[in-house]
Amino acid sequence: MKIDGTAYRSIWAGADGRSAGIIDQTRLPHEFVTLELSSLDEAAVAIRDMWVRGAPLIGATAAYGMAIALREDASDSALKAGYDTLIATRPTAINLKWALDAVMARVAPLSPTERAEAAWHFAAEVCDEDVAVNHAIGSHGLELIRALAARKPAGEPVNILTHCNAGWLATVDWGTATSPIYQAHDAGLKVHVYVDETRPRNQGASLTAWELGRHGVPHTLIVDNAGGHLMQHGQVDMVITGTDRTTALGDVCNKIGTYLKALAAQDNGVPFYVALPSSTIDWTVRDGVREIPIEERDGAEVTWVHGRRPDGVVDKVLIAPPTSPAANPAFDVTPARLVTGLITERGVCSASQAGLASLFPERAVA
Ligand SMILES: CSC[C@H]1O[C@H](OP(=O)(O)O)[C@H](O)[C@@H]1O
Repeated sequence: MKIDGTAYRSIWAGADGRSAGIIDQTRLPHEFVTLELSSLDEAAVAIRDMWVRGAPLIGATAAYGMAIALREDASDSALKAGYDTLIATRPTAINLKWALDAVMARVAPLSPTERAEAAWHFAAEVCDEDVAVNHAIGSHGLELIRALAARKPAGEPVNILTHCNAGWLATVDWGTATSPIYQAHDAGLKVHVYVDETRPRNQGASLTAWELGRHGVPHTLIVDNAGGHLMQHGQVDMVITGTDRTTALGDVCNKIGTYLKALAAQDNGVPFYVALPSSTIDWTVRDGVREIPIEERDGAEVTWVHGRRPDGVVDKVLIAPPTSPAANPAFDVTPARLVTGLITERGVCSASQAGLASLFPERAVA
């Protein structure tokens, strides 16, 4: 996407062929800072500490992390060490394992002298494919928005609620949940987005609001608990979220709070869509609530809030008693029964085994 007229992706190959450039998302929205990942450990820290985040971007960063590691040492032991280091960074987004397994499949059969270059090209392929897939997701999602727009009174926008950041900053470009929104906006449809701030790390407030604002998409930031009220009063026409792992039966794991949004949507007859690339489908998992590992992050993310002080200094403040423990599950699982449809690169389907099989027959599970 463009930032002040300059086209950016969220990750890019370093000119030296041995590093990768990223946007440090922990500094947004107040500071736009880019970083260079030049080692396996830097790539691992970038994922673990959420300098980069979002399932597809985590996968792309891991692919470049392996390529960077192999530039230093392409031995079998180094290959395994790279995999083990990166797979341990965050447990929930399946794109991490998907990307690492794909890199291993591509380079492990090669001689060590060929591995680094092959991994480097593969990382670029992962990024280019992500951009194309997300654009396709947007095209399919655009038709859903167009159909809603046709039923709105002239001049009134389609009001879309989204949770967390499933934007271009969560992917290599376009985003998943935001791709239909960007394409609808660019096609001249009137859209307005309710952006959940998304406690505790506020990806909605700091990333989604920033993205939409930069692209000129009308939006309103809301607290996480306002969505149900807005739906009760007919102010939400559809919900679109992303996902970090979706099961073979259509259960959707996403940022904490998504499940509650889906419950409110069902209770108010609001369509609840999930946008995802097929790389986020875990075909080996059926029951998301029971089988998907939910990341437990540091409670300090709950008790401390980052922001910009009135004097312009970016700082953090404690919002709870220093003696109060905090729990911080980072994701929850929305059962397929609460999901209206899945917007994938191959089209829209029901959140079900049959729906996924209709679009991905080659992956149909028994
Ligand atoms: C398109 S994947 C976006 C997905 O990832 C986010 O989690 P995190 O910011 O912790 O990486 C959130 O669940 C988004 O929906």
